[in-house]
Amino acid sequence: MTPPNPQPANNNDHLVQSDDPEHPANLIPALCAKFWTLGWVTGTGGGASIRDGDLVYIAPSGVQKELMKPSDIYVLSLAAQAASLDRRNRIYLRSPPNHKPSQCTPLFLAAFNKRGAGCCIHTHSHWAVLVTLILEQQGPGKDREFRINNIEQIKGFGRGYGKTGNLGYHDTLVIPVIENTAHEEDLTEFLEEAMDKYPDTYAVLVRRHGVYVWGETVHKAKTQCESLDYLFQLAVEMKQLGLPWITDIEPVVPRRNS
Ligand SMILES: CSCCC(=O)C(=O)COP(=O)(O)O
Ligand SMILES: [Zn+2]
Repeated sequence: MTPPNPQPANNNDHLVQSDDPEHPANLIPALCAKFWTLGWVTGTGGGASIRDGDLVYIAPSGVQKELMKPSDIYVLSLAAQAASLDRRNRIYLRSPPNHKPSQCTPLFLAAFNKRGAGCCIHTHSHWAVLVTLILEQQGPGKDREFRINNIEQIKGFGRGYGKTGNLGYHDTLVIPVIENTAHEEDLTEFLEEAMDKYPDTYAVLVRRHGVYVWGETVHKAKTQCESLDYLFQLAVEMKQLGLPWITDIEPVVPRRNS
């Protein structure tokens, strides 16, 4: 068995102690408790990470995410991690005793480093998993992207990293799908490849597993994750009704009284 991550001599507990409910060490447990009620972080799966400047706040691995406390949170420095040549061996500024950091850590770091995200959420939502299974049925070549258009909730998404504004009603939302691996960390390479291939995406589906969703802020990551889950559920129900996810609808031009 891998021993728990060693604690630094000065464990910097002050980094996770704050009366501010918006402090990342308070917000991660609060968000995960809400996500658990949605079935997003059931049975220790899924989670969330927040970046505040150079500091990244991470949950422990294999814990009931809805019962986490601020004192359970890991903290690492992005700059210190970038300076380290060993990507797999991470040095934490703050490490809780008797835990290991989330297996999702390198995936969260990809969202922070490659996209400048302020928050990344990972869910094991049924709807996300079902969408990847439906796509799988469509056969090789057609199973690598989830596409949907002409649904109002698409407006819940930003246009892309470094772009202003949100998608419009008639825009097509495209979410890449990557294959699952036996260990969560091993997804990192595929997630990073998908980020390179889809520079505007804020989410990546993982086949038979769930979804990673990020945003510039906690608010935007949460909004996008909720919008996406709504769209995944809608898509599954549309499929059951035999309705297509992509439709060719002429934009309606409103008549203005002169
Ligand atoms: C039953 S969860 C298996 C690992 C996983 O997919 C996940 O999202 C949670 O990983 P963590 O290390 O954060 O517990
Ligand atoms: Zn997972």
